[in-house]
Amino acid sequence: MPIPFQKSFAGASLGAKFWLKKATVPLSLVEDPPPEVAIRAGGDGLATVDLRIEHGKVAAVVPGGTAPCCGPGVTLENGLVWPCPVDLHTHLDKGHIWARQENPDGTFMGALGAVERDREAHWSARDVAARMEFGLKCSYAHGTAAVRTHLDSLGKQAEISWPVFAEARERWAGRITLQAVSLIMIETYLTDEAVRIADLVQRHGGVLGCVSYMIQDLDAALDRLFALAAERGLDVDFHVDETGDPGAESLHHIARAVLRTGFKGRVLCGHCCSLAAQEPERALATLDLAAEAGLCVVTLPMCNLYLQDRAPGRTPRWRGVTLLHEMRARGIPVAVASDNCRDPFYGYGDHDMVEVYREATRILHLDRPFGDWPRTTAPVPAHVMRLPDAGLIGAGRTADLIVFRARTYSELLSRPQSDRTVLRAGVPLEAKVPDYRELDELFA
Ligand SMILES: O=c1cc[nH]c(=O)[nH]1
Repeated sequence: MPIPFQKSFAGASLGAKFWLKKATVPLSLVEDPPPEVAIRAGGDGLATVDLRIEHGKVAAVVPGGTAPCCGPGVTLENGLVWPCPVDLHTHLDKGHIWARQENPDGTFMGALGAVERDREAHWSARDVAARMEFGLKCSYAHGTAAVRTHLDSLGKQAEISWPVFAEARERWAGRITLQAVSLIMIETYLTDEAVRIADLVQRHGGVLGCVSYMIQDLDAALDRLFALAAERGLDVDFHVDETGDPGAESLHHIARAVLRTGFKGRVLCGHCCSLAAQEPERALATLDLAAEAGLCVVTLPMCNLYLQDRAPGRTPRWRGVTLLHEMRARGIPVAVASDNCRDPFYGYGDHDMVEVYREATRILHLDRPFGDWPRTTAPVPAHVMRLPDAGLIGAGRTADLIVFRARTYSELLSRPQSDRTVLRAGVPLEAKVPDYRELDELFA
């Protein structure tokens, strides 16, 4: 007989074959849903299904109420089921330094200076490894299946952080799929240092990246970056125009560079905050170009809300985020991600994509209707990271799922979902978020 859903079924012995009955799914997160699975009236794209799990995979997705009445299973009582999310933009090397390095004034410039001081003083392999491990434990316990992290790759730090990352990727294989991006300044691509970085990234199977902003030789630097990436078969990932200055238009230059060079890899642009401060005509023309160039965009709403438009003693007037609705309307693939956690760029955060989606919905109005915005948390980032098995619920896919007690978006987004159950390959996960005390010895 199907067992009723308790608060959590972590630890329950479900066996190799069982049903998850009466589950609510956002249909936009189901691959090739059978035609009989119908969106519920007024349900914001939600449908009721029964999910057959066999040997760690989803074996079938059928209309709710059509699974056989008997045999092993769990009745979810309309609880939501989502695929495990994919966190496309993080900074695992910076995370959790807040206890020893706060942001003095909460601004972007304050963050840059504070991180530089901390990096110079403390970022040994041991220090980076311990904080990276802590962040990954958080991600895993919250249900994240894959993470892309930027790694500060200036000077000697590259040789410290990339090997630490490689070890973490090995250690976490089978639990979290990891990718890394080189984080340097765009002007480095005008120097010979760029070749060293590109070779390092290639050796580690990474993604070539940088922070792009308006420098004098921006187009030359971009052409060099795309040439180095193309020669090595690398994808590219930018931090773009993370400012409220309307004159910051490096996104426009990136789109032009892709069209000019014919670069064929994936190009992800993070932040793109300044678009929201530009004259609408100019901003939308840039988005047309970005769509033509095939750019993908990731927004980091929590970090943007924290850093942008901050000045002492003055109330912020804008939310810091980019033009996500206008991008989606042009067919630009858009994702949401965590960004920094408990470091000078963002003083809070727990590597929890459910929190990110909740905050993104509030900050960016990803509701009324909810539509296919849930795709920003899993299938779109999985596409950008080239992870064909991640990000969707579907027959033949690994049963990496998050099961919620919440049945509706109102219930999902009103509480932190601390009672969620994560299934990895169909098995309830026992992992818990780590205790902050684990980091105390780093700050002694
Ligand atoms: O760590 C970083 C670097 C640049 N911008 C961010 O938001 N975070």
